[in-house]
Amino acid sequence: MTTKAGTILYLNGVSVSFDGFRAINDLSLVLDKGEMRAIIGPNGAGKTTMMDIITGKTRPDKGEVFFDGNIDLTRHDEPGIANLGIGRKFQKPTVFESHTVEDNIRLSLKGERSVFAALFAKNSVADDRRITEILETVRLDGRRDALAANLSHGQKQWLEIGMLLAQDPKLLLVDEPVAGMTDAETAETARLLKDIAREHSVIVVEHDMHFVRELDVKVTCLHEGSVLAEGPLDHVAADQRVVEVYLGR
Ligand SMILES: Nc1ncnc2c1ncn2[C@@H]1O[C@H](COP(=O)(O)OP(=O)(O)OP(=O)(O)O)[C@@H](O)[C@H]1O
Repeated sequence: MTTKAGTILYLNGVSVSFDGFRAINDLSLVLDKGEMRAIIGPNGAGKTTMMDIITGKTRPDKGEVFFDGNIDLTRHDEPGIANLGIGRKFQKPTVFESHTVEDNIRLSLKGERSVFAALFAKNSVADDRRITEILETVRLDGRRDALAANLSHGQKQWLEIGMLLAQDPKLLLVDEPVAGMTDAETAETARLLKDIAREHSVIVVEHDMHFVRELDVKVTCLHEGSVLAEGPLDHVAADQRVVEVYLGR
């Protein structure tokens, strides 16, 4: 068995059932520190449930779930896991529409700040620098004074990724980021995530194979709650079982 040293995420023999149905079935998946991984698989393969287990929303019936080497995630609850440094972005963007792009990031910065202090107190130079850095990463520096409500769907997704970054997570879980995006936004999102992956570990769940190809990272295909195939996209896409359950449909 692989050793946990040097891993950011280590799932071993994880199972969870809902009313007798095994949504996750003896799942093992290891992510190295600094790695970005794409997760693919048909509807109901267990992708969301796997993310729920990692973030503490769902407790596994059995198996090991370790973060950053030796932190046993099954011993922590959802807020605790977020504090440990796992950030999750759901498919639908949930930004503060009536605030500016800049304030959305400011409100998300890690640390002891009340909403009042974040919005009205004198801003610290360090915070401002960090906000600029994040806005540059998520391609929104030119829109910092815009109301979030006025962003395109794709830009809202980027803003929410920026809000995740403001929490300074070690591992980002990103669920179907390019659903509903234009082709140009999709291509830019691949570049943006690659930039983020230089300093973070990232798991991206996505159905858009063109986008997954652009990410150019190791791919894991889930099926019926466990790993069906894993490796470079070309290797996974050539796997007859993957074609049968997913790509060929
Ligand atoms: N809370 C729950 N109660 C009962 N069944 C559940 C629950 N959560 C998930 N399931 C079932 O577990 C299986 C895996 O679902 P999951 O949402 O993890 O798949 P997925 O790979 O994320 O699919 P999709 O691509 O559609 O998002 C599905 O058959 C689903 O119906």
